[in-house]
Amino acid sequence: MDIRKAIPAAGLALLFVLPLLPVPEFWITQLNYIGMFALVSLGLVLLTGVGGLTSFGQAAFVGLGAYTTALLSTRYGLSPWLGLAAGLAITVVVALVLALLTLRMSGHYLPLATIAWALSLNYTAANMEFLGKYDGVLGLPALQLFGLSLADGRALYYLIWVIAVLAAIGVANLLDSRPGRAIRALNGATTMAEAMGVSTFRYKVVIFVLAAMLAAVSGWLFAHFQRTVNPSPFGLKMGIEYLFMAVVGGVGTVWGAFVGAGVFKIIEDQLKELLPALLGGSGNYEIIVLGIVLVLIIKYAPKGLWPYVVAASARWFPARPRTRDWADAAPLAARDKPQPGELLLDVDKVRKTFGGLVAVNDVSFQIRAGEIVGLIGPNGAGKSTTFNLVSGVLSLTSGRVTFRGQPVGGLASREIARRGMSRTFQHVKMIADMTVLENVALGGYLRSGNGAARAMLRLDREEERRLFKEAEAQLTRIGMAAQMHELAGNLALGPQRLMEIARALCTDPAMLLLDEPAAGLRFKEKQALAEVLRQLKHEGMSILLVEHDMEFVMGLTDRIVVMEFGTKLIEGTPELVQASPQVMAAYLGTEH
Ligand SMILES: Nc1ncnc2c1ncn2[C@@H]1O[C@H](COP(=O)(O)OP(=O)(O)OP(=O)(O)O)[C@@H](O)[C@H]1O
Repeated sequence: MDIRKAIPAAGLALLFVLPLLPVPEFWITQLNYIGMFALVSLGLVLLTGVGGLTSFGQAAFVGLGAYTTALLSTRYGLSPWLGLAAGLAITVVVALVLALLTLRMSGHYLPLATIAWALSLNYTAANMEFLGKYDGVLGLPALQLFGLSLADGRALYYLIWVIAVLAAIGVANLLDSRPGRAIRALNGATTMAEAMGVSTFRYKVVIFVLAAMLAAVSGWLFAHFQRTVNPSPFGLKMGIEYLFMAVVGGVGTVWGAFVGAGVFKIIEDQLKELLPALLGGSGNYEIIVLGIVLVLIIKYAPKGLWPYVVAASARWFPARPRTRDWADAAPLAARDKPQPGELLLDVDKVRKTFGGLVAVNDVSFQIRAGEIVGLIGPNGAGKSTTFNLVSGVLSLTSGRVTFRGQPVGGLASREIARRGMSRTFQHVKMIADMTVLENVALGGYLRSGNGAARAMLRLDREEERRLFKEAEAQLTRIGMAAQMHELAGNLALGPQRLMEIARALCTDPAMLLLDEPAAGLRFKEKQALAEVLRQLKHEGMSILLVEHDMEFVMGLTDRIVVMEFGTKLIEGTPELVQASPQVMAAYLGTEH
């Protein structure tokens, strides 16, 4: 049997038979807690580890799930399963409101906001008469499933672990999907994702709500496990501990959530026994030691413990490339392409001022289908600003940008992407720990439609095959098919820039915008890039490229727009520009 399948299967089988073995009750209880903690930690993997949004407030959502079922089952005698549904519904509403209020915050404001609402939800529970104040709600019924009572810890164990393992599989599925690639862009590549058509805010809300739902399910299990709820397990301290678990396990890795929850729970319990015995007296000494352990892990293993598990098991589980199962997939939908010679881009007297500085001063030029136009000029001439006005990164002070007859000035970059302009970046923007193929597949975002729920249930495979087929085709087009399974972060700069072009091509653009594509490349890499661009032109692609490197654009472009001090100095064929004394002077910095 394949060892890759044998070990996880053996692990699952052990998990299944464990309660049937004469294992002490204490360990079953521990495992129950680990399963419930791992659920919350999984949410943090998604939210913090992958999405880069730090939350100290997950315990409050655990509380929401726990209190809802506690109230409904004790006061109103409703089934705990109704309590679960109601708890999830309330959590979704509260999470949506909090997300809309806080997720646009950046930097340390978001974690601070999570602390604020964690405290306020907790104090609400602790001070409301009908929630039992600090005593909480007592006498919750045991869960029943198919007529069986789950009052016993060994019986509840199965429910906890089935839910935890299914949730982990769901999150792992999500991360390997169309919405998953968008989510993986949230931590540091939002500008790029927006340029591929992704609404990054929407995905922040999606992972925030998902993480809150996982926490609420954990709270529901916790309430019926303990059969009582009170505010203390849902306070800020626990919120910090959940984050601690996610960090210890490996904050970006699904299975790390289990390692983190396990290590945390076991260390905490052992320390609780050991330290008072060693140090004498009683006290929460374990908190001090756990704090030190956290600092050491952040310093020496910032990616947590899971990467060590992966490294140790690499002998049996060598990284395997994605199975190439898309050869017969149907092609993705394609847009109507412009006719050769059709006016594509009309930049009309665009102007951009920053305070008193006129960075772009009434610049006009046009691009027709099938042309390569270069925008060149010395440092600070206003090329990047013009590029950003066209690509929707900056708003116009005045003037008009029209693309295929429609005004696009002032549109968000993802709307511009939707209309068929696709761009690359001066400083390569990619998801370094995704493969080249997956990075390029992100370009197909707008040509596909599966959402998070379908991805978690693995109902998105047919569309994924279509996306990967397209991504491979674009990589083949630029001569990079051989590197498709490599991690993007491991490539040299030249191939990374080519990968960005393949990603842009995967959007099925009517025009490509390339921002200094040759910057930082070695001579050979520049030659390879020029070859690819010539080939694209040959295939009918239209390209606007901003470049510093005169030589590079000379042999490549049909027309060149030269800028200096924010204004258009001259426009014409490469020969005309090359022969122009004005251009020579601008580049040499002499008077003209
Ligand atoms: N966000 C900004 N705020 C203020 N000034 C800016 C901003 N962006 C650009 N500028 C200024 O606008 C002018 C044009 O800059 P821009 O980056 O467009 O030039 P460039 O031709 O692309 O130069 P380089 O080749 O060095 O990138 C410069 O004087 C620059 O300092």
